[in-house]
Amino acid sequence: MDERLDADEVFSYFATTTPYPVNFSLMKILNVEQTRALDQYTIEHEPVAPINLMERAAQAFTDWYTARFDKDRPVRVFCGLGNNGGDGLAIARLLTQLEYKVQTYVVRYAPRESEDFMHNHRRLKLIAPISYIENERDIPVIRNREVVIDAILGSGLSRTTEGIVQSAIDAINHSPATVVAVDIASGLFADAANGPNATIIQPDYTVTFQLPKLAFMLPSQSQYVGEWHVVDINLSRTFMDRTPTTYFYTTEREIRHLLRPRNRFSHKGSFGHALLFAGSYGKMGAAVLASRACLRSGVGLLSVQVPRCGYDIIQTTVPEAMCQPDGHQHILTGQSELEEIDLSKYAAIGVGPGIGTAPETLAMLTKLLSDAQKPLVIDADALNLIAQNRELIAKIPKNSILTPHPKEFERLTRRWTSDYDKLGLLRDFAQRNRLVVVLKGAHSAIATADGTTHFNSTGNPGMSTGGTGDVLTGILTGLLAQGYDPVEAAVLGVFEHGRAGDRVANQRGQIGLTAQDIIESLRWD
Ligand SMILES: NC(=O)C1=CN([C@@H]2O[C@H](COP(=O)(O)OP(=O)(O)OC[C@H]3O[C@@H](n4cnc5c(N)ncnc54)[C@H](OP(=O)(O)O)[C@@H]3O)[C@@H](O)[C@H]2O)[C@@H](O)CC1
Ligand SMILES: Nc1ncnc2c1ncn2[C@@H]1O[C@H](COP(=O)(O)OP(=O)(O)O)[C@@H](O)[C@H]1O
Ligand SMILES: [K+]
Repeated sequence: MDERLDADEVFSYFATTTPYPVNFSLMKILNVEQTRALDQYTIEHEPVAPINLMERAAQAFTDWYTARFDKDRPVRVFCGLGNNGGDGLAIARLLTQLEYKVQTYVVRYAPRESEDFMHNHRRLKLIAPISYIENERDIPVIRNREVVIDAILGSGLSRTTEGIVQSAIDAINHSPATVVAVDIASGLFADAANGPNATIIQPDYTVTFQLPKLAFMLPSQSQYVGEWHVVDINLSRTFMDRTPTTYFYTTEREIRHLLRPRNRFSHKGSFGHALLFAGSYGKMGAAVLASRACLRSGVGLLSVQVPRCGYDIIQTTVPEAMCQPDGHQHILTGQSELEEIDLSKYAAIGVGPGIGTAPETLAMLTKLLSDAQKPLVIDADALNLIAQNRELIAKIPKNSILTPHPKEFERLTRRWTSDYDKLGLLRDFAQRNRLVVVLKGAHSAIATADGTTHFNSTGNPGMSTGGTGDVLTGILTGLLAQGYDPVEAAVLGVFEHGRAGDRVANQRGQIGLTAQDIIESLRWD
């Protein structure tokens, strides 16, 4: 049986205070060796026979499959000779028993099969024929409306595909069928870069066991992943909690624990006073969006510092906010028209949306970085100014949240050679400078000062539209003002920003989604 662990061990990654209950586990992303060890630990400690664990995986896949695909769609299951192939054979048996029209193929690329493969081979053979692919001419013609289940190679991939495996993968990729990969697309490394010209299945879906894989988070691998789903096969919770990792995947369950309910007797002073530096002539929309998003994130009070040209705009479009016009008509210079800005009054400060990169604005930013006593939220042109003046990086208050999109991050660092290289750069940049860096995109990656990276699970391509980043800046500033610590604010804010985008997409589709819709769809309960 699993022995219980110390809570300290489970939560060691979150520096001091953890918002989670004692026996709560975050969803981790483990590497291939850890995944193998997780299987092994489960086998030994549950205990469960390997063949029964394989049956559990095949059943979980089959449940997922039958909930989505009708019996009248012919299925071709392609199996390799390892345990991924063993899964495929067990899936073929289960689907056959459910009266799906199944054809099974074994791609014979080597003389040796795994033990559990052989067991499932014997069982399937009793109820259905199996074909063997040794030469190209053995590869069947795959037709429209058919479904291919890819169980050729799984996480045991140790080298680039070649020979008959390559031919089978090519044939599947060139077919009009819907392709579903078991655990991971055949030929794709789960946590390392594939070399150039690798032959890899390009599935429509990947159904993976227990935990997502690092490759699923990376834009360059998305064609080898498709829409992915995790199915639970009850692997050891103790082992998952105990295994150290620097990669986490944010789930709704985690978010429920991060969100703080409001006290019945709270008042607006309980939720902080935020200050946003945003906007310039022609880019006042960014300031409006960030301000509205900040208010919709529950901030107690909001002040907005804008160039003089933005005064009427903010006062009319965001009447809830106080507005402090800059002495300059078109840009921010930090010379306030009303009074000297006293930064100590504010619980949180966000800077960047629409501010431009004028020298006077650089001067304002430089002063803000040295005067600020608390973590800031830094976005957009503020990041571009810092990238042009890299000596400013060292001046950023520790634990500030930076929210670059990939281009801005490249300006801050360098061009990367692969998405894995980019992840390393991100981790190092956050760790070295003691910052929280949100690299935006699908599965936005949040890197923290302690070397961990949290991948977001919400959001959709409809959000690739002007202004959605400004909305995120407003949200994060609002959360910091309410007292969330910067890592919590980033994980929570990025998740809810994406979830609001998903709500909009569900209601009116992705294409018509605008940044304003996201603000209107934010919910915090
Ligand atoms: N363990 C468990 O309890 C559970 C595991 N599960 C399932 O097991 C899968 C992992 O199984 P696995 O470890 O047997 O690896 P798999 O990917 O099937 O192939 C390994 C074979 O392929 C070979 N090979 C490698 N690269 C190659 C290449 N390019 N071209 C050709 N051959 C290549 C490799 O050769 P070798 O490296 O040893 O020379 C070895 O012989 C996992 O993804 C999941 O589906 C689930 O049932 C849940 C429970
Ligand atoms: N394909 C996608 N899936 C999920 N989220 C996305 C996707 N594309 C963009 N987003 C989100 O939309 C926002 C875009 O921000 P950004 O690039 O700064 O836009 P802008 O500068 O136009 O405001 C980010 O939060 C990003 O994570
Ligand atoms: K596979």
